Amino acid sequence: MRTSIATVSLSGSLTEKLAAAARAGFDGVEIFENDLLASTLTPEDVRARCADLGLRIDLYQPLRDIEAVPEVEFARNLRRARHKFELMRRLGADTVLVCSSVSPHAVDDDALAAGQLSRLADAAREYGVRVAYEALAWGRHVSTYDHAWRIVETAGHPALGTCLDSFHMLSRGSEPEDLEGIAAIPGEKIFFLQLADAPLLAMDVLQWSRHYRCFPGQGGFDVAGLVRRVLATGYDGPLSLEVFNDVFRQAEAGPTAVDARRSLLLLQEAVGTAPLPGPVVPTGVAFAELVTPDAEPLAALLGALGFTRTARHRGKPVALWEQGEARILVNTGPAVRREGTQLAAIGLESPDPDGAARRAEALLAPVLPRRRAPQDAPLDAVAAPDGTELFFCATGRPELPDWRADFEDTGLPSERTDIRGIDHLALTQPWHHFDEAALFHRGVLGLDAQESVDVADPYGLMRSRAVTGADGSVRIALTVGAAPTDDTVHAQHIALATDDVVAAARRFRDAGGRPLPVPANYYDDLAARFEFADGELETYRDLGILYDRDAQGVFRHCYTRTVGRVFFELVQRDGGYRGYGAANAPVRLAAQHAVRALTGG
Ligand SMILES: O=C(O)c1ccc(O)c(O)c1
Ligand SMILES: [Mg+2]
Repeated sequence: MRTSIATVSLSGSLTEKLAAAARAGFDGVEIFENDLLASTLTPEDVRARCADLGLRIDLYQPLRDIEAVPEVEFARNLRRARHKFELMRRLGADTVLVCSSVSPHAVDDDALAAGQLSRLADAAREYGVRVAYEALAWGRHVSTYDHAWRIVETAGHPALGTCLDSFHMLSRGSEPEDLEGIAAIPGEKIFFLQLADAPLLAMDVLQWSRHYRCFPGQGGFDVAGLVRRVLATGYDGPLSLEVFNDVFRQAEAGPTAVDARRSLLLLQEAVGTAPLPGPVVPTGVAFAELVTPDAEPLAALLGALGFTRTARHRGKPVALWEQGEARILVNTGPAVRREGTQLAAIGLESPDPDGAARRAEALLAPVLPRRRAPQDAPLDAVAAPDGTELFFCATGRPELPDWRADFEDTGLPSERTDIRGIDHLALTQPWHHFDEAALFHRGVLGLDAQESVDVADPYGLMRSRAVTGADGSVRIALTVGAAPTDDTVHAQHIALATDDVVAAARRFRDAGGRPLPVPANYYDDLAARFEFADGELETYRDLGILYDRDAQGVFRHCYTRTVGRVFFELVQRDGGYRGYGAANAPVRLAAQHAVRALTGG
């Protein structure tokens, strides 16, 4: 099917919007009137530009407050509309969107609305234009798709059809039976289909629509279910994204357009109109790779945590630190020197690395050049929206190239066994890529996205959303700060799984590690909320261990100081605890701010 995007969904000038839509692979655009009015391009220029870019102008919009008004007013509306039809002829656009009236002058008279829309369609036809009538959820008298369709049906005009918009249809708490009326609309009378999702918010529907729409798969609506119903009518026009969103209005158009197209590809996969290489869900974290200009502070930290530098890369300045199944690469290569210490790459253990890479590529993930010397194992890697490199790899599986083969052992003995593996990774997202990141990890990697939680930071609000494999073997916490990100505090982190956090924390401290200090008030509150065995709370207080509990079990965790943009967490999950200690995150963030204020960095 053809895909289209409304210019209102993207940031920038009309020129920038068109370029971004074309580059992301859309077939067409809906041109929003304001984007044209504010452009220095003539309609002929826009037409030529779209033709050069391979974009069709699928819709011009909107015409407002046209129908069901007194005759004098309708005559004025018709005059205004003729101007726009003439403009559309110059643009080469053949469909105009008319939204249901919000005017206080409009009357509740379907026969009048049908008659006037019919006369509008007569005029449109003179210019080779057809009219798509859409019910706004807040329309004065017409606010549902089936009402708009009844009016269109009554008019019975060949140049008048309806425009369906998933937001208006799904935002009104509609039940599945409310959508059954779609089947009664002949496909050829659906002139256009606009798609948007939205987070489930309890608020005024107009504000919700104008500020919080998002791309399908990023909110809480069953957009795919609606599209299936519309396709069953025989509708064969474009699937078009119309997303009014405050974040997308500010973010760079290029990445937003890619995010948008990925969303449509996933939607088409869900409704069966675009086969993609199937998802290959990762089964574990093979490694986490840190880049640093100075390996010494990281070496001290990893040493105190009980890691051993077991191997070094044969051709690059990369060391492998191991403990249990936790593997950390420390890369001091020249390419990374300017960046400071950060989490740059994740090795995902993949049942089919090649298949995983093919799906990622089909879903527009940038494929990274293989970073390999002649003897290296071929590793497929793509970039996540935040720039983190994701390697699809195999560890110790004879049938597949093993990334471990690129490393030679140091022969250093590994002694401690405090850490079992990597429990989760937390990645800070740029503020304008949060929804994109969740959709990417879900759609591209096949992980499940959990509920988003708000976390109070002393200097702003953070949001956090986990994406996980079905069995918990891969857990990634995506976080985003509301304010411009404080790099030091809103750092990425690697959470290490231990079966005995008290012992691990103690050995960390005995080995010279410095835990993040936790305020005494926190432990007073814990004493009020939970009952502890004698001495238990004192141990936690002494070691800076935080405590949480859910219906399933208990979570105990503590933090190291931050190096560059990275810190570590030791976590002990007991009894099937599923969360990430979000209840404790405000205390942790405040403690990190306090340390930073003291140390100045
Ligand atoms: O918010 C609006 O006014 C508006 C305009 C045009 C549309 O297609 C729509 O869905 C909403
Ligand atoms: Mg719409």
